[in-house]
Amino acid sequence: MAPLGPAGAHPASAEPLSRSVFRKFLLMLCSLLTSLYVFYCLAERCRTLSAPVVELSGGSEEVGALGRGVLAAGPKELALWPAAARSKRLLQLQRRRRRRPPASNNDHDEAAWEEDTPGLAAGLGGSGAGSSVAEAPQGTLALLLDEGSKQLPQAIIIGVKKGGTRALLEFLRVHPDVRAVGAEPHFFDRSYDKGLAWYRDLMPRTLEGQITMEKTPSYFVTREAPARISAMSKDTKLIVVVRDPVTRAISDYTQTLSKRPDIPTFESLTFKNRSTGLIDTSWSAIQIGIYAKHLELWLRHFPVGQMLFVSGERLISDPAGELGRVQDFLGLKRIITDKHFYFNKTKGFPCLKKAEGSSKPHCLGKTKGRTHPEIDPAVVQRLREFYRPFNLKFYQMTGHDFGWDG
Ligand SMILES: Nc1ncnc2c1ncn2[C@@H]1O[C@H](COP(=O)(O)OS(=O)(=O)O)[C@@H](OP(=O)(O)O)[C@H]1O
Repeated sequence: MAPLGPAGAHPASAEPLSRSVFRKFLLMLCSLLTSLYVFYCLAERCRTLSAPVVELSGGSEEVGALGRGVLAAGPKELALWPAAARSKRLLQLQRRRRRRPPASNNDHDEAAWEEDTPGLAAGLGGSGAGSSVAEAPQGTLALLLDEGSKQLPQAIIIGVKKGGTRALLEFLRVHPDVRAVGAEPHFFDRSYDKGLAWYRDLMPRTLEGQITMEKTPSYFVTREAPARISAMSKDTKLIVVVRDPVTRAISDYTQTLSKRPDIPTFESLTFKNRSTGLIDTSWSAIQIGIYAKHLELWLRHFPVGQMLFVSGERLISDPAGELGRVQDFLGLKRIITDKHFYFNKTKGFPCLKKAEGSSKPHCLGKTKGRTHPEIDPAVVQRLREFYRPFNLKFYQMTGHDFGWDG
């Protein structure tokens, strides 16, 4: 009998220690690889399963369930969905976001949407109240998902100041295929030197088929704006909300008065010489209302068919009717109808039945629909006479009688 080895094993049947350890290691590696492979296959199977589809037009419970599911999921879970499902999810989230009120009746929030709030354009980059309320959550999510892209606007509400431009934009945002920047970019009048890339970066992300929009009412009276917008794209659709120039002038004055209560009276600002009745056309409140003159400049760069003139008066008396025209003009399905509006007696204006993202009604803030001061009727009459020939010219140019002259 041969002597036992040091470990007590028979020397002929015993393997060297290192070999047995190596075998065990190989076995473990194989089983690890196998389980990794099985895990990978399972993951792949999950990946190819379609994400649950929720009917967009369905009841609020379904939308609520979707919101909880998606919002509870982290970016990693979202990344596991196939691209088409992710697009749909993003679209659903965008629709949910649009239902959230972009500006509450809170004065501070509303002020962020005013055209003349200083620093708004800079705020669009992230710090402005308007931009952060409207864009940050959705934009961030889109960024995480790497879905959608920022586009230059295909349609712009170019004017007119105090015409009802905010109401039009807020109503349009109800449409699932419209994405609009909340605050006024003022690119073509104040920030043109920042370049188109800067401008595009202000825009919200859009998916295919969605229209990017913005509104800056001062464009209509900016001499350089027509050529600049045409240089961006000759196909840009232009929307102008016009309102009786006399009421518009009083509205404009009322806004200034609310910020600087010590300004002279409307009557004294209207005239160069009150006794001769000579109107001061250099006063911007008067100048902006000479629509025919401003329009001439636009028609040098755009055919009239590429411009839509919305009646500010009808936007109040029949918002769904005007929104129907706008949706047609933009090539959108008529989704915004009279079902979306109700007349709020306290506000004295039409409001949205449902604010974005909630079931609550939503009216514009208190800077929209201010009470105007009493103006001497003789001055109003003189202004009517002043505007009449310009109005008639404007009706001719647009092929539309807005009915401001009786
Ligand atoms: N639905 C609704 N709610 C409130 N206000 C409404 C609405 N529709 C139109 N309007 C009229 O909009 C006028 C303000 O116009 P803008 O939004 O173009 O003003 S701004 O140029 O952006 O400051 C504002 O002018 P004022 O009444 O003089 O305040 C309103 O008459």
